[in-house]
Amino acid sequence: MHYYLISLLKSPLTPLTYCSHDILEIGRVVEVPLSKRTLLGVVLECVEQPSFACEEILLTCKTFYTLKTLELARFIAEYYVCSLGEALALFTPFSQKSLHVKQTINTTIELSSLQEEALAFIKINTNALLFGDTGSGKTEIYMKLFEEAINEGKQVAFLVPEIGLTPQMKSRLKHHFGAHVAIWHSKISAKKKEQILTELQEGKICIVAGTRSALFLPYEKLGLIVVDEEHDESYKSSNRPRYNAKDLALLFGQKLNAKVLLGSATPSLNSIQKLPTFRLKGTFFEASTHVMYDESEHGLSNAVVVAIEKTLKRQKQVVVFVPTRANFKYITCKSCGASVECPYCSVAMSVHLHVHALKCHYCNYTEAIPKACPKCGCEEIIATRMGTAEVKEKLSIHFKDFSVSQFDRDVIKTEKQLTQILSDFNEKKIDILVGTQMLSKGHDYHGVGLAVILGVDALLNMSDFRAREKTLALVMQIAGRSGRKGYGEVLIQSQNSAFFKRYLGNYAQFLNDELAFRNPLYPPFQKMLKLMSAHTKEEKAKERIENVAQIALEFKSIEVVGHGKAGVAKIAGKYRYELLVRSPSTKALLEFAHLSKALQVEADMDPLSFS
Ligand SMILES: Nc1ncnc2c1ncn2[C@@H]1O[C@H](COP(=O)(O)OP(=O)(O)OP(=O)(O)O)[C@@H](O)[C@H]1O
Ligand SMILES: [Zn+2]
Repeated sequence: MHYYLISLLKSPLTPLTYCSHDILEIGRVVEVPLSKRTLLGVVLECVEQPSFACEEILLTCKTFYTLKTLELARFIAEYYVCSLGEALALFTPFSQKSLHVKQTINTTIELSSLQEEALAFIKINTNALLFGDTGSGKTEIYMKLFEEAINEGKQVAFLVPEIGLTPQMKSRLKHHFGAHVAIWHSKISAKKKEQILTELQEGKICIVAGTRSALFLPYEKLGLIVVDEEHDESYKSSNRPRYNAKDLALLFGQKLNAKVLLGSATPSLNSIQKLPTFRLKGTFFEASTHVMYDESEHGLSNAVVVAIEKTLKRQKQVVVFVPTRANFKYITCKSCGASVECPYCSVAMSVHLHVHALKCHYCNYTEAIPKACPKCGCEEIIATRMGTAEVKEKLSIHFKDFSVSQFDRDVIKTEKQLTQILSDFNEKKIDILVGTQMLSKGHDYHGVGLAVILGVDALLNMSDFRAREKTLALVMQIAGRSGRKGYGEVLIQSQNSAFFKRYLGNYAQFLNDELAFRNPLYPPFQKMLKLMSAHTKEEKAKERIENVAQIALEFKSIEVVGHGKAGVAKIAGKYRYELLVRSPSTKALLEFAHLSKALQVEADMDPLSFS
């Protein structure tokens, strides 16, 4: 009999020992019994016969993980504080020995001299950041890199944000790479997935373009990972393991000897700090944009309507952005636009109407809602929000002869719907497209003459130290949909126009100033860790967080930022409590996080959301 340590896929349990008459290789997937269930597990190592009786392995599967994958999964389990089985379950196992077929591809892409310069820079740096304006031609550079990697016999993972795989991006890829490129995301059918995996291992497919899960496929010769729109938050998983695919891309690159390129028009502060950067300025086509401001509080003001009217007269299309992702209401003064900030955290506090209080989502500092704006004394201070549906409705009534469509998760639920609406927009069957954040993702349409960005102060005042970074990036991405070719206008509705005037044309300056603001309390100067507990009994949830808060005090290098009820205090019948800590030491944070695991709290390393 042989004894093996088996990691249980998807299970939070630590690895268990099982036995088998067969000799099994490390990394082999097997079926094992656990209580009355059958689970999939992975052979980690051969061990001595234990002193207790152990159960037999039921079945040896065809699939396996490589030693490299095991190594990557161990890192994920350690850094994102989950079990090895949970980390391994992120990866799709190999199902056959990879064949080494080398493909040769000749695309017709011809780069401009500036793009050539960027390409040369990327080639000499193992890891790099391409900081290129919207419409500057980053995608063409990526595709040129894909071509070269493939011709060197390597595979490519091309990561895009959740809804960044627009029909147009797909057709650009298919145009150049035909059957050698596959599109991968959670919604493709099991059958299609099967086919892609086979062709990937047979060497026919050499590029996988997909959302964050595309990073975990059975690549034998991964030579290049490109992360497009690297600032996008959809790279971070909101379930355990709460990994960030962008950060993992850099780790995978290092472990697998692959080149990693991050790209964005609005790169994150962390990436620009960390990576050699090439600055690609301007748009590929001749284009100019004119930015205008509307100081009205919110909604369809006269200025907005007039600007839209003018654009339609020029026979150009309009995109209208409506913020709805701000989950909470924030107090903004009707006359000066200021928000009320937490005295301890310098972030805006959010309104909790049922308790008539303002609350800081970081430290839980709470105060009564002021009767008047603390800055200017004006008495009208609660902002209301307006949703996409309402804006669409109003525009349809006002612009009767034009076609107005809504573009958000409420109306676009399937890929087919997404393709349909974008192709209608491309064919100019839609004149005005009203949408949410979804509008900002890499759409390349040449007929857009105006981008309207409504109610942006609600985002700028979010209770998040990244509020300014997120908002400015979003505004620039949406603005970047207008005037990609020829003349385009942008209308920003904000009472903080000074902020946008200062930074819109100069994101690099913003990053520089923001760095000073972050120093020394926030990343990249400190690492943050959020611990969460949820329980149907409120006292339980609270007690667990208080217990870990006690443990945190024992770590000299760890500072407790705050703890208490979560921003959303109850989800699905469970009360939620949170603890936020920071430290310059990753090691200390991880040690603390792993200790806390035993106390039934969930860890979120490098959290991105604070509500
Ligand atoms: N070398 C090139 N040859 C021909 N067309 C190009 C070239 N480079 C860029 N373009 C065209 O310029 C437009 C903008 O390029 P692209 O979409 O690659 O920009 P981007 O930097 O990826 O933009 P965004 O950040 O807004 O997604 C596209 O229509 C693209 O086809
Ligand atoms: Zn605070």
